[in-house]
Amino acid sequence: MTGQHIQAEKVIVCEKLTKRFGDFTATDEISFEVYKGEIFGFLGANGAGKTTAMRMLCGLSAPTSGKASIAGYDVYTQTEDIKRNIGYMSQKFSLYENLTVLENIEFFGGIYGLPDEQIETKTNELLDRLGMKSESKKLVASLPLGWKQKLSFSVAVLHEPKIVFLDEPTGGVDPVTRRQFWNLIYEAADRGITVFVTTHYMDEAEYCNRISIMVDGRMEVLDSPANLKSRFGVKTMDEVFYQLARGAKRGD
Ligand SMILES: Nc1ncnc2c1ncn2[C@@H]1O[C@H](COP(=O)(O)OP(=O)(O)OP(=O)(O)O)[C@@H](O)[C@H]1O
Repeated sequence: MTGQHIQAEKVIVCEKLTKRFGDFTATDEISFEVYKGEIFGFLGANGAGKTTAMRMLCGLSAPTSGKASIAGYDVYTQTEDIKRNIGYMSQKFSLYENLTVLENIEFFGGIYGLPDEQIETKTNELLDRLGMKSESKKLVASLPLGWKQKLSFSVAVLHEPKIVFLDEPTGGVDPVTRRQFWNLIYEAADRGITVFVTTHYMDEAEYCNRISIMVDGRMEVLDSPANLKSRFGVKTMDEVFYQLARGAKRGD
């Protein structure tokens, strides 16, 4: 990853962002910045606090303390503006299985407030890009998982959001299919969309411009994969992750 397309504009700025549930601190004073067009990997073992942090960044859950601005909007007071400027995809929530490919695209285009003629143009572009023209009238339920994931990502960026949040987007598919999915991510980043992605796959971590690793609610490291490997004196991100995560108290 060269990162040549990354621009100086900051689209996520977090300062000591914290979420407590009673006396348990799920996300503990995390501070970081993410740039326009950057692919930012958000890693951590189970229970490290990733989902909690991501929900705050998407304007879905109010922080206990700290600051964050997303696409220039405040996470306490401007959550509706945040939602309009982001895309979101997760393994759990994505497409309607009982609608066709076309119906799903039209549905989400409508939700994002795109005018009909724009939905039509975007739909054609999208089906072309994915090589799915002949599948457009098939039910999503009948598609292979890898295709569903690619379609789901394309729908999440249909409205050209400033940032797209991906929560373990490629679970359950093989490395070749994951690589194809990542080509779509690169194209989106080249268009200036910032990609904020959580993953448990270390091959995917290598594809990010920078990655952070959360341990027990705190952001322990944040750097490029190459710098992290060199700092830890190891050859793979797997080893970096293992060295950090083995000290964790939370998790399965
Ligand atoms: N609503 C809640 N009330 C109490 N504790 C919570 C709540 N939500 C999350 N937690 C706790 O906060 C910690 C962090 O959870 P979170 O889901 O953010 O982790 P994660 O890094 O996303 O893990 P995973 O990879 O398993 O999704 C966990 O110990 C979890 O049990």
